[in-house]
Amino acid sequence: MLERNPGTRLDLEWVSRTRVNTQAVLRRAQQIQGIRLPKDQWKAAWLLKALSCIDLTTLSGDDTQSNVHRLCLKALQPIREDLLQQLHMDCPVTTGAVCVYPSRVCDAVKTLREANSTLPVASVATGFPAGQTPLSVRLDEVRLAVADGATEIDIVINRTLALGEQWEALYQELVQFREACAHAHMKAILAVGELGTFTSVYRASLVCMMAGSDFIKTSTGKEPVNATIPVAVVMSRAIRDYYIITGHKVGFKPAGGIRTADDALLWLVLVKEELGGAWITPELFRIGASSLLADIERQLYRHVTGKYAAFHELPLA
Ligand SMILES: O=C[C@H](O)COP(=O)(O)O
Repeated sequence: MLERNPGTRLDLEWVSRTRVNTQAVLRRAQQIQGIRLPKDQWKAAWLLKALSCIDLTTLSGDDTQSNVHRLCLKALQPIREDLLQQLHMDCPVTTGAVCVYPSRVCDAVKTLREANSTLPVASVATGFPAGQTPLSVRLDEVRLAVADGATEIDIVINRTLALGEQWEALYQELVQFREACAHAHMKAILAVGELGTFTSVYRASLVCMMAGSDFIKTSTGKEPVNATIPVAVVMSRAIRDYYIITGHKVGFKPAGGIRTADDALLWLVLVKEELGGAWITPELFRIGASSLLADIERQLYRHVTGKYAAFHELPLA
């Protein structure tokens, strides 16, 4: 279990003076994108690692008890058993968590309890995705999700405050969210596609960690631009700087538009390069994704059989 980030109030004046060198970030992002992905003999192990870091997500207006039920069962058994046996996996593999809207938390908790599972239920909150509801409503939403059994809360930050460089006000809101989360882990969604510059992303990342976020997450998946490699370089550097200053490891969650097994491997490579092997674990790395799992399964099948799975060979659940 991840050690909670207690938060450390750094000098906000200092935070507002930090600057990101855009050219250096773009160069590093290009280098990372040029790194060769794991070779065939390691690929299956890396894919299973990626799978164990997925926050299997459904965030749709038409979510119901039954599709959340199916999502949870899929999270508990993401890979069919014969495939696991052929991969010589003798222990169960699950995704890192499931991620749902607050009003579906009860459904997820019920299914997982019935299955005797302690898989974490993450709930988005604080007026996801826009965050444009009054603070009291956003706080109540966090408390309700926790009361319903969510153990991870994916809050969206107030972009109005971030864009206005109101770091103190943003910090104060985040501290209140942290308190409302109580024992639950807090993941702070930056919505990087709406923050404008790498410098804003870096500063917002620091403010989130200072206020006690256990993870920083790129996006809601609803912005036109979601998780990109350059932005990930900036956020990883913020995590690394915060770790160097405070000694606390904060997790990283890219989310939005991550759909292929190769995408997932690239994210693992990035985290390993920028933060080190210690971050390659569900405690410190998650991929927020609604439709990545099918491609990972397809690639694992290909690895085992040496061919791509035909559509009819894949389980539909
Ligand atoms: O937090 C998770 C994201 O909303 C998932 O985005 P996606 O549907 O593009 O995979």
